[in-house]
Amino acid sequence: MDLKGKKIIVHDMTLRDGMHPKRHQMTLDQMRSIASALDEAGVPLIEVTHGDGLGGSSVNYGFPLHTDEEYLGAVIPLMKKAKISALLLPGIGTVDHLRMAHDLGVNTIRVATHCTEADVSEQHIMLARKLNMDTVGFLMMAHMNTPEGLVTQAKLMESYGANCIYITDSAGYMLPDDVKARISAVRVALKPETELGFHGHHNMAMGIANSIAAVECGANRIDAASAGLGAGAGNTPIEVLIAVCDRMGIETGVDVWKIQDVADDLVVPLMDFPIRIDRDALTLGYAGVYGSFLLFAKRAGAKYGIPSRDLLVELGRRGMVGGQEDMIEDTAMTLAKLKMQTADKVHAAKAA
Ligand SMILES: C[C@H](O)CC(=O)C(=O)O
Ligand SMILES: [Mn+2]
Repeated sequence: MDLKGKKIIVHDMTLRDGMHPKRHQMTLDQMRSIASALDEAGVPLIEVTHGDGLGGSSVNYGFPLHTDEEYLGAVIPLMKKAKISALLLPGIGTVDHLRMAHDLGVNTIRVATHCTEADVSEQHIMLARKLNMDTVGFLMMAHMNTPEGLVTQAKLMESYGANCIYITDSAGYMLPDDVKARISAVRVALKPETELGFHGHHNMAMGIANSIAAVECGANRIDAASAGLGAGAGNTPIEVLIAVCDRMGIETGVDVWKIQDVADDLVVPLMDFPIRIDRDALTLGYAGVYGSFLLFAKRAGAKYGIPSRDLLVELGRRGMVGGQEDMIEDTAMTLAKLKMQTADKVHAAKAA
C-alpha cells in the first residue's frame, strides 16, 4: 500500500516501558538527558512514569528510584516542543494520581486495561476528558480478544470520552495479519474522528512490520522506544521505525540521524543487559505472555530451580494477565513441587 504523505505521531516509550528492564531505577539525570534528546530529534510525544504507570510503586510492581511526581517534574519543564504522556492502570493509579499528572503539565493520559475489561476505565477516562486532556484508551494483551470483542471494548472507552484507542500487543504475540484484523475492525466501528494507535513488542521481531500494518489499516499513533528499551525483547525500536517510515514516505517529523544517536549514545549505555530476543523473550511472544512478567519469571525460576522458559510457558497456558504478578512465584513453587514428585516417582520405580 502506498503510504506516501501519511502523517503519524510516534510516541516514545523509553522512559516508561523502558523502566521495566531498568527495574524502575532510572535516575533523574538519565530521564532529563534522554527526554531532551528525543525532543531535539523531533519526537512529539514522550511517556514518563513507573513501568506500570502512575502509582506503580509497590511491592507487587517494584519500587522506583524516584516518584512519578519527581520524574515528571524533572522532565516537563525541559521540553521545547515535545508533550509528555503518562500511563494509568485503574486499580494501580488513582484519580489523585491523574490530577497530580495534570497539575504538573502532563498533556496525554493513557488509561490502560486488560483487553476485556474496558469498563474499569470509565472514571479515569471521564475525569481526564473533563480536565481537557488528550485521553487515550489502551487495550492491553489485545491478542487475547477477537477483533469483534475489541470493537465492543473500544466502543466503551470511546463512549466514556477517549479520543484515541490503542490496540496493545503487550506479549509481542501478534503477526501482521492479527494486527490488521484488529485495527481494521476497530477503525470501521469507531467514530472517524477517534484516533487509533498501536503499541508493539518485538518478541517475535514483528515490531516494525506490525506497526506498518497498523498504519496501513488506519492507525495514526505508533509507540516505539529508543534501542527498543522496553519489556521483554523491548518495544518497536524507534530509530528503525523512523528510518523505515522515511523510506516509505510516512511523515513522522523525527530526524533520522538524531534519533539513531539517542539510541547509541544515551540509551544502549544505560542498559543493564542487552535488550534482545533471547529464549525467554521469544517465549513471551510465542506463548502470548505479558511482557513485564519476564524479570519476575527469571527471578522466581532462579529461586525455585525452574527454567524461566518453562515457567513462562506455564504462565501462558494459565492465561495469566497483568496484575497477577504475585501469582508468578506461586506458579514456580507448583512447578518445583511437580518436578520433585516426578523425580521421587522415577527414583521409586528404579528402586523397585
Ligand atoms: C503496564 C504495561 O507495561 C503496559 C504496556 O506497555 C503493555 O501492556 O505493553
Ligand atoms: Mn508495553
